[in-house]
Amino acid sequence: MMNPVMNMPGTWGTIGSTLLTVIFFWDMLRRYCPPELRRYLEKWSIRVSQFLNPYVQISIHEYLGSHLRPHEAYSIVEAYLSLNSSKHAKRLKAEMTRDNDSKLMLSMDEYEKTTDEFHGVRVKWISGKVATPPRPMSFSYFPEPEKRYYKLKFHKQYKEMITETYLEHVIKKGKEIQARNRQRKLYTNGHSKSYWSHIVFEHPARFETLAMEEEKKEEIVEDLLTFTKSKDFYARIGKAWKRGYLLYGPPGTGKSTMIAAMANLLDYDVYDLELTSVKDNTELRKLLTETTSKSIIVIEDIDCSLDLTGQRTKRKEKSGTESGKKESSRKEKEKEESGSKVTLSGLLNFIDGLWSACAGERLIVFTTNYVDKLDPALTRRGRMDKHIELSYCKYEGFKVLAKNYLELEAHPLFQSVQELIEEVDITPADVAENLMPKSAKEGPEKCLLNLIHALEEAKSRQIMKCTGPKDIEANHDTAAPQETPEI
Ligand SMILES: Nc1ncnc2c1ncn2[C@@H]1O[C@H](COP(=O)(O)OP(=O)(O)OP(=O)(O)O)[C@@H](O)[C@H]1O
Ligand SMILES: [Mg+2]
Repeated sequence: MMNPVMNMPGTWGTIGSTLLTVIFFWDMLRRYCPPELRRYLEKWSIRVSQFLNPYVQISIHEYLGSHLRPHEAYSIVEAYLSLNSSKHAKRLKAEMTRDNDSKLMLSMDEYEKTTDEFHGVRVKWISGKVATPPRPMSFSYFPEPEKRYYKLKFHKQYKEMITETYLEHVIKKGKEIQARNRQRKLYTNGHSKSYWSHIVFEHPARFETLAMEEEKKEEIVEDLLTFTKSKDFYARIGKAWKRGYLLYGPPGTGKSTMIAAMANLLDYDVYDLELTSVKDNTELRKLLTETTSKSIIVIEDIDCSLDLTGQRTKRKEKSGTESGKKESSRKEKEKEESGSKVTLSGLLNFIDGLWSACAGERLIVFTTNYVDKLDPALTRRGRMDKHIELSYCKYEGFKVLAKNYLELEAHPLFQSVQELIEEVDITPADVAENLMPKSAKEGPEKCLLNLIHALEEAKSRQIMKCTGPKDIEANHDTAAPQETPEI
């Protein structure tokens, strides 16, 4: 019997000559066949090869459509493969991660392969690039980006499992890796821009370092954490996964600091919306729909950004006293100068309507120094689900600040502070300022004495306000010990 290995040259010879014949006929066909017939044959040859090929392919392109929008799935797969490819692929490339410029992410270089295994099934990932033909007559400042893609190849018998379970696994893991690499961002729309620009968000505020009653703090943290875990609950009750917070209180009581602590706790991005820079309701809608999931949308000093007393005030003014008319024309003028035509109803419509259609979890936080000025339509539950008052610093808050600033948990001077602080209205910002060492020589004791001195001054000012002439009473809002009361 003939050894099959010995017969190899003969077999190769037959295959070679058959291939040559096929190539020859294919070439003849391409040259002399009418185009319609050629197209028909090409179509059928693809169908036949697809029928014979037992593998299924799924492509994930970096850019979508002709507008070259980045495709989120591509970056998720890239993140997922960064785990695997570094083990299997031989040619890797290192790039800055999209969201963190202090970390390198390894991914497969173009035309590289790697394998992955899922529930005992092997799949192959291939990276590639769509060849873009050069455009001879066009000149652009913005060269077309490279159109990269990943191809997933697997046997057709596993099609159902791969398309349902495996791809879900890839997306979940990829997103986890992205979240680990991600740096949070602070988006702003200042300077009359109709788009968001961002910087890296690195605020050190945490709930632990926030001066306020422990019980209240725990309640807020609990509320936030419950919100993030309630996706299914919101879906079940048919409500959009959003929550509105209204933070109110005098200046320097920690409203902005609390927003940063919220973002740090939940690992959310922050969108700081400057309403006075928004041209009209349409632009407001555009900006808000552009916000991403897992974000906090902040509108600070809402009473100053919009004429929120709205129609109610106007109606009162119509009936009108002279001062009412003056006030109305002043507001009109201010509005014209700011150039913003955003209205209360525009904002409310967004919160209730379109807002609900944006997928993903979002918080919207309003801050104000004067809660009474706000239109009840804005602050009603459902729009502003939780109202949080940030108030003057009391002993419990002081202890947090003393720990933050002086690393002190107890001190003989604490008792004097406790007696005074319970009696006067002083903001956490003022307490913090007094506890801050002014020079390297100032120890904790000197800082505490500074605070006691400031508290005593604030106390005597408060007594003067209660007993002094009427015009002093008008300036009741200055709790700052350094400021001399205006008379
Ligand atoms: N509750 C607090 N806990 C810890 N620090 C605080 C607190 N409140 C204020 N501070 C300190 O005071 C500074 C000013 O606080 P913040 O900007 O949060 O006040 P605000 O309530 O937003 O004031 P405004 O109404 O003027 O915007 C912060 O940088 C922070 O250091
Ligand atoms: Mg603030």
